[in-house]
Amino acid sequence: MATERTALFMFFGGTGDLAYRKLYPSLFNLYRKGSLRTHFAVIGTSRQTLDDDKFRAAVKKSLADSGNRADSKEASDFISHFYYQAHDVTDTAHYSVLKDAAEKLDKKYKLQGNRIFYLSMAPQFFGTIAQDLKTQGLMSKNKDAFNRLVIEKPFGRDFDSAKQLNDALSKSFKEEQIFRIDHYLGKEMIQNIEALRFGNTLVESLWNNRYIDNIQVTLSEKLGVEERASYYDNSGALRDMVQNHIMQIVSLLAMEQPVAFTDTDIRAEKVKALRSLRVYNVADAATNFVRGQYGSIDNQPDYRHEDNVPVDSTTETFVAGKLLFDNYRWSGTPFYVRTGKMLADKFTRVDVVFKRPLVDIFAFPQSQNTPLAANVLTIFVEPHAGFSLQLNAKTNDATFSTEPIKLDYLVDAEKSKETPEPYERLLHDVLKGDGTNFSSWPEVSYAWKFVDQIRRVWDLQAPNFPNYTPHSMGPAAAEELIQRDHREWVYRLNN
Ligand SMILES: NC(=O)C1=CN([C@@H]2O[C@H](COP(=O)(O)OP(=O)(O)OC[C@H]3O[C@@H](n4cnc5c(N)ncnc54)[C@H](OP(=O)(O)O)[C@@H]3O)[C@@H](O)[C@H]2O)C=CC1
Ligand SMILES: O=C1O[C@H](COP(=O)(O)O)[C@@H](O)[C@H](O)[C@H]1O
Repeated sequence: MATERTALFMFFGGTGDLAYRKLYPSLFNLYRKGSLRTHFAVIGTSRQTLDDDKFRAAVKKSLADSGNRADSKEASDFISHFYYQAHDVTDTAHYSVLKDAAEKLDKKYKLQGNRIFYLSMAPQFFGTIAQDLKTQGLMSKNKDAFNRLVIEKPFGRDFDSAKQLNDALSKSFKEEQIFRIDHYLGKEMIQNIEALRFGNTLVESLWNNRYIDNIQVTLSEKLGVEERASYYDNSGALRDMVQNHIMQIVSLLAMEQPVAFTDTDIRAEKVKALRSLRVYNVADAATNFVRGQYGSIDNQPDYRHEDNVPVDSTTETFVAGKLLFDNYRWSGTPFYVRTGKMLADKFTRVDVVFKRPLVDIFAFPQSQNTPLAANVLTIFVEPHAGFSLQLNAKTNDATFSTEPIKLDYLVDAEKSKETPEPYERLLHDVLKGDGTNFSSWPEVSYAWKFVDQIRRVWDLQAPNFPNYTPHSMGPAAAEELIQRDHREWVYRLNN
């Protein structure tokens, strides 16, 4: 059984899609595993008029929809800890009602004053909620208690707005009290990057520009924008996926070994890595990043004809780019990244491509041998979790030909079922006060400074959209980007 944690959760946006689809089922998993038991309570808020019973019925449905047995005794015990309070976050005077409710539940469940404020709503409200939590006395005064603020994405839409938001939050919460969610950091195989690198001499001793030719990060999505077009069209793939998830993955791949496995040490190394990421000038941004927008296929509309998307939208649904680090470890080894909607398949993977041997002794004149293939270490993040290492070996015959072979490790399906969902892990980390898998402000700010430069260049020129076919791997420009460097994407259609 896990250690029981004690806290009051207050969910702003408590009737929203994210809360019902991810947050409450994740809390239930923590309850089933014992991290939450007796000493916890949940207040859900939104402007809707609901009573506790109606809210509990909605939570029950959210558990059922996520595959739980919602009519079990365990589920109903869990749900009995849920309370609802209608509240408009812009109504400062009304926070006193939330304060009274929190104090009552604190006594009832002996919560020791521990409070987690989860802002699961539109980001324009984050600053004002944080301010009102403090000025209206919702933060616990008990000196042994914790007050933690969990912030959903997006954290700003450029460096300036992110800084403004951060300045607003910092007036009420210290950096160590702020947990900026990046759900990719809650994924099993993203967390495994550190184990793979720092737990294996074989890997870490080769993890540099002497042995690695290039690293490729692909976050590919099969679906289009679905119901989130009004958010997405204002954001685009660069802000939606690159600034946060891709930059976080790249910083874990690029960072130096932390002094210790603590949030402070890990974040310090990620920040150092991001500091050495080259921020492009106009010409380099234009050359090293390409964008795309999906066209139509069969009866499927193109992006511009999706619901809630303007017919002249120039929002990119695909990005590919090359990142360069100016530091001793990575100078000369590019990181290629790509992400997009409506691509061939749904998957996330990292391909680490090693340099070929300097001399190919098997390419003697009489040999029919094809040149030695590069060794490739692939980290499969999703849908399957695992690693694969491509090596060269002799063919099993009388000749001396070589062929690439693979050593594969795939987490088996039964074990995968036990893997906690990202939000479950992240909520657990918040309960423990462990900030390792959250984005710190310096990380966010360096990521924005990099991304802003690309955006600035793109905003100067109207793109020629649509430019890729649905179910492909993006526009031709993404191929050209890497072929120009005499390289190719490891994952290509039909390989
Ligand atoms: N949904 C998802 O899959 C993901 C969401 N996110 C992020 O999570 C956050 C929430 O997203 P999502 O759940 O989809 O959003 P929804 O639009 O589904 O929910 C928004 C919630 O905020 C409440 N709300 C809106 N205005 C107010 C107000 N003035 N006062 C009080 N409550 C208000 C709404 O209730 P009401 O209108 O009744 O007041 C509702 O509960 C966003 O930051 C989003 O970017 C991040 C990743 C994925
Ligand atoms: O943050 C986001 O991520 C999802 C993709 O997440 P995944 O865990 O399903 O890979 C993406 O669809 C969405 O646009 C973005 O906001």
